[in-house]
Amino acid sequence: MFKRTFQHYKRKSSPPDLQDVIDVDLYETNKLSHSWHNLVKPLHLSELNQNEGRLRQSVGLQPENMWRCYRLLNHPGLLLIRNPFTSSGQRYWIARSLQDYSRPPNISNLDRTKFSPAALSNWWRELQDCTDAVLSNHLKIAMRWTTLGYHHNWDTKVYDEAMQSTFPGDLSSLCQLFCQALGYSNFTPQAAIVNYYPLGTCLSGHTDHSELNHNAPLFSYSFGQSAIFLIGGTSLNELPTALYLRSGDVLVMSGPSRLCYHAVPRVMKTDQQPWNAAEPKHETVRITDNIEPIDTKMNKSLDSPLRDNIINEIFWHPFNHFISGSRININVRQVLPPGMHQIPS
Ligand SMILES: O=C(O)CCC(=O)C(=O)O
Ligand SMILES: [Fe+2]
Repeated sequence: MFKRTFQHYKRKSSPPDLQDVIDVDLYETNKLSHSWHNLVKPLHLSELNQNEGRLRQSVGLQPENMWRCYRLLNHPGLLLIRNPFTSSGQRYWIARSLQDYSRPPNISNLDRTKFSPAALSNWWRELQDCTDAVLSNHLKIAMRWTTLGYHHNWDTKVYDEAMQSTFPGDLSSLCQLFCQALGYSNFTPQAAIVNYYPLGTCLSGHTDHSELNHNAPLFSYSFGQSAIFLIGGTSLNELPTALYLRSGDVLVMSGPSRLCYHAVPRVMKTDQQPWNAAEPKHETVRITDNIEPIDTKMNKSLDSPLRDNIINEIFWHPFNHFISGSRININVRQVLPPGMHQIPS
């Protein structure tokens, strides 16, 4: 069932029928229809306090009363927050993923035998410096994933205490903020996979079960080009549901959905560029304001020069070029159960 649906949406020969793909942007239009009534429901989120409100601005999120959060009734625990980011917020996370999260000490898929030490140590810079069109495209599509924090071992599927780097403070703050709004206490972001998807690529069906903690939610942030996401059950025999994931969307896999099969059968071009949308004035002013420290750890973690630079169109240009042909997904997990401070050897 899962694989057939995957093949249906993946197919390249002729465009697949997309009429069953859930588009939460159609919620208001469809909410009274019989088919939608039992499918999608809005979810109310908690208001943030003043400190959290300041942090919200600094990580590039709109005021929480503008967020639209939905739960999928057939997939308990699966939540979709439809693009809560400001346009400069989207730019920040896109640029962070490309210029910083792609670099050591984070681990990437780049083959050590095929790329120069310069490319391995700074893929984004090398891509900008490359003047040969063929080589540049080769380098561009070669980057498919990086891991942050506890590094996921794709072969053994086991995390190792010795295989970790510092989890980025800004990404941690972003997750903490969603936890506040969703009422999750005690979530600690400890591992992330940044997936880079050139248009036309896909990710086949899998479950994410390497973490020692399966009760903590998983946060998945999508930026750039659009995707069809499939969420099924705990076996491949269950028929999956398809939904659109667009730039800025935050998918939360919590509760029973945390261990369900999921996949990205299709990454496709969108006309919308929310990362370039005009920003409401008050947000533009605020994002360049000096953010008062909430606590020192959080304040240090925010990359202020990058936040200021991404609103400069010349600085932004190469990122814009890249994201017009790619999707980026940042997939964050807690690895350890509460009270455990390291992976037992
Ligand atoms: O790209 C996505 O939306 C999902 C990525 C994913 O499932 C993963 O990294 O485990
Ligand atoms: Fe996954």
